[in-house]
Amino acid sequence: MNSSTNCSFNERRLSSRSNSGDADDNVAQAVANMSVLSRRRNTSVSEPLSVIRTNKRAIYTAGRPPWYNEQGELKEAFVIGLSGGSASGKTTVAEKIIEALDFPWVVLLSMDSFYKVLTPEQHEMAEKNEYNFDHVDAFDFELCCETLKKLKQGKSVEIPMYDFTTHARKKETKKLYGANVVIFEGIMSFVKAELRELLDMKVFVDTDSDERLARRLRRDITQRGRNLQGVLHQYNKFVKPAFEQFIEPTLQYADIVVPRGGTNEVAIDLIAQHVYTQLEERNLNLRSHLAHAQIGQPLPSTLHVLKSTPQVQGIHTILRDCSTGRDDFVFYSKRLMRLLFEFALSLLPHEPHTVETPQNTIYDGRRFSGTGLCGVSILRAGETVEPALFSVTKDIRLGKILIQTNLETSEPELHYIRVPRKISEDHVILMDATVATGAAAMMAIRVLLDHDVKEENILLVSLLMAETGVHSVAYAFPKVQIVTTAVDKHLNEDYHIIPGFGNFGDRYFGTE
Ligand SMILES: Nc1ncnc2c1ncn2[C@@H]1O[C@H](COP(=O)(O)OP(=O)(O)O)[C@@H](O)[C@H]1O
Ligand SMILES: Nc1ccn([C@@H]2O[C@H](COP(=O)(O)O)[C@@H](O)[C@H]2O)c(=O)n1
Repeated sequence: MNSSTNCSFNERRLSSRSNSGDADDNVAQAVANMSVLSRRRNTSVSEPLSVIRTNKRAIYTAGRPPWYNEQGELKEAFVIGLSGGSASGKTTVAEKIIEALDFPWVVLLSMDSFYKVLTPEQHEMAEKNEYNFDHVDAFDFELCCETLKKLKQGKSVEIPMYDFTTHARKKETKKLYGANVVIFEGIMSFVKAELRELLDMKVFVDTDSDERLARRLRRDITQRGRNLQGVLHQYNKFVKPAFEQFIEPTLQYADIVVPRGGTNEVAIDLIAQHVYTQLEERNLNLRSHLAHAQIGQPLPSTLHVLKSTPQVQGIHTILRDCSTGRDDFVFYSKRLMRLLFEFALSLLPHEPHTVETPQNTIYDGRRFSGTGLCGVSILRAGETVEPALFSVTKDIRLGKILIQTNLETSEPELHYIRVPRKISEDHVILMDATVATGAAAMMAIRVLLDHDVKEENILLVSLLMAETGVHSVAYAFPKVQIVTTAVDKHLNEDYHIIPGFGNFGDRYFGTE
């Protein structure tokens, strides 16, 4: 079945379809370590991608561009399916594609994760190499399909991890989130129509059967705790017939057939080029769209502006005054932030709650009626508002999202996420110091939605917003509550709020 060419295009039908833990202390270090903010294909100078390593987990940087449109709707991830016999080189090809793509927003999902959990009897058979792991019934296709679907939609997923030496899932799972490209590999990845429909490009790794057996013997003995006799027995009884019955017939679905696996650089480069073309077709000029959208429309009903009392106006006057020094700027912005958060908390759901007073009388009061509350700040300026949140909420859990503007494209890019665990049922106070076009706020809201937070449970809280930013957020996410102390009319050509505060982060941190 091997062809002598580098790669054959099967039916020439390449798909043209458009495709956590607790808050971490090391964000500042992570930001400092970040060396490359953007990478573009075909740049002549190849800069190393930066990967932030915290003491807890590795967080990928090198900014993820927007994966949604101005309506906040997701652009699906591009999914590459890799099929082929056992030890044909699927994993190796996947790793080479990731290397060739050369950007970090790629995740690899293996069908191994979806081997069914064995009964004690089945486990005993597996130990004697008598259990058939090469039959369709050995896989949990339902979970596999559901997981791949969620990943394609940009949602976060929890993946079981498989241990071939014990024939069982490991205790720990792996969280995958936020990929522009998903590579899905496995012996049965083309077998079910439901799975095939999720694949934008199907690649069959076609390696000679003698070579596959030789590799499998080496691998299973050195890495999977097997012996020579056992591997040969399992191969002849299950692996070889399964290849003929289930796997080889799926070659007809492949868009590309790759002979020789990972050594086939021409094929790998072609695949990477195709993925680049697909991703480039989906790029949008999101920030410039947002900056000019919906000017002059009535402000949305989800906008809540703190009452403009003389006290609030007085603080604004000091903050907007360019002659205000850093000490005063910090002091008065902290005052305003506390007022803002007290106001924001009053918008959370409450229910009646009766207590008994020290005088043995009843007081009919109210209390927060949500499941949980957490704060998420949009770095860097959003970090300045965290202390004010802590001063009005006790024991609140905190997350951080770092979004930076790519100076080449003017687009926001996602560099770092750390959201509290089990955030999906929480009300989330999403904080930034200011909101101009709304591009960063939209990205952060999209991240929360991808972590299954309910749109109606998000409060975007910011000291100052531009009208256009309010419109952009409200248009894309009509259920998000928007809370601020003032809305300014204009943005200048650099997307700065006019009249505004100037660069809030620089004035607050003294980095002007
Ligand atoms: N081109 C190659 N030459 C030699 N060994 C290879 C080659 N490609 C893969 N291997 C080895 O063969 C084994 C199976 O490869 P892998 O990529 O894991 O295949 P699969 O994912 O299809 O089972 C691994 O031990 C790998 O290191
Ligand atoms: N407990 C298990 C589970 C699976 N296998 C074999 O793994 C092969 C699939 O993995 P590849 O990396 O080779 O694609 C499959 O052929 C099963 O026989 C196993 O030996 N033990």
